[in-house]
Amino acid sequence: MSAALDPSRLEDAEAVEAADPGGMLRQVASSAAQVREAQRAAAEAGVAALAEDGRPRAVVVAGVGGSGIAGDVLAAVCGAGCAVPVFTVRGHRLPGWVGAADLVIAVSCSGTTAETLDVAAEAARRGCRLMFVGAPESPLADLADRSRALFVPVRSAGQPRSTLWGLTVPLVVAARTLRLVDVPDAVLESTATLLEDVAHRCRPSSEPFVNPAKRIALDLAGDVPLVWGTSPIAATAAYRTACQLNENAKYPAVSGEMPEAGHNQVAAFDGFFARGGSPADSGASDDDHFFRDRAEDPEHGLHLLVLRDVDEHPRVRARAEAAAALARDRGVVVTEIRAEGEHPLERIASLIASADYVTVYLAIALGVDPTPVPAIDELKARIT
Ligand SMILES: O=P(O)(O)OC[C@H]1O[C@](O)(CO)[C@@H](O)[C@@H]1O
Repeated sequence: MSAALDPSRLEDAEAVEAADPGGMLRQVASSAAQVREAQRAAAEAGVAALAEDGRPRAVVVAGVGGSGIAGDVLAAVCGAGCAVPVFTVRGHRLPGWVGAADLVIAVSCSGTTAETLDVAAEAARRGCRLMFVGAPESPLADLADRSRALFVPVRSAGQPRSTLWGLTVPLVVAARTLRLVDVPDAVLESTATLLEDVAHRCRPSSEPFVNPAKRIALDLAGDVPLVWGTSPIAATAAYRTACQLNENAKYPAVSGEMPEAGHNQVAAFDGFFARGGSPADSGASDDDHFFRDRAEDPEHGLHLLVLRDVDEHPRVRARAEAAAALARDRGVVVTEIRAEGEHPLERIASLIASADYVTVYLAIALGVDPTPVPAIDELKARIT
């Protein structure tokens, strides 16, 4: 497959499936089933027993890539009002302050990831409360056995990043057991239903003019995406979107959160990647060759993808809307995706699901196989 845009690849289900040999769309479509299966898995693993030792001082989630994001989703769903800090560690080291009063949750879909295993082992040595989530019959499962950690087995949907809900729901169930967040069963079920709705709207057989994800993917192709969230919930979805653009579409992306992005990333609207370049507005001279090159490519430039939440701070909403207007004034294309539902879990799930489809359709439209990540594999191989 060549990495060149061909919109006909998105025309019908047959074309889409031919360009998705690893079945990434099927994996994304399994999200609702993952919510339900993981809820059962958490109950069967005995997550309810966490309540016996009361609330931890902090919840530390260890994981990287598609598994590390489970910690961010947990923190976003618990929200700023959470009684204890929820913190994600993406590396080999457990912070010095973490100890026996804290709950460490290690998440690894494969159960083999070096960073996650290192942190899990360190947490066991320090006598932390432990919960591990990931593949059964894996090094992580063995470590759970040896360290008497609560272990929730997860069946991979194919790739760690497409198993997001299988990996995240056990954490949400644990947090609710510890009374850190209110997520009744009915909300887990309405979240699953919402994920099914998004999957239906974005299904491969739905044509680009009615399929929001295909339409956004085609608009985005060739542009440089800035993905912003207008709340902590939406910003977590924005970060996930950037990672999915990287891994599924092998595409660069920058993510940000409003209001912070309005204090730095917004400056890029006047720069090299502004559509067609804008020497007059930016202060660059007419013979600045960067801007001349950009002016010769007026079709492609920055693309601001704004993930809008239902619950936005009024001043952040005003800043985000003003930033979008400022972007449009400078020729930057602005696309919005709006959260659906009321509960934070529903809202983050709806944003992530919609954006996940965009990233897979972008890959397909560009002739890129969404599933394998050869550069990640090669990087791993180079250091082992
Ligand atoms: O969930 P795991 O198996 O720990 O993997 C974490 C991350 O590592 C990778 O497998 C690649 O290094 C990613 O695909 C994944 O997101």
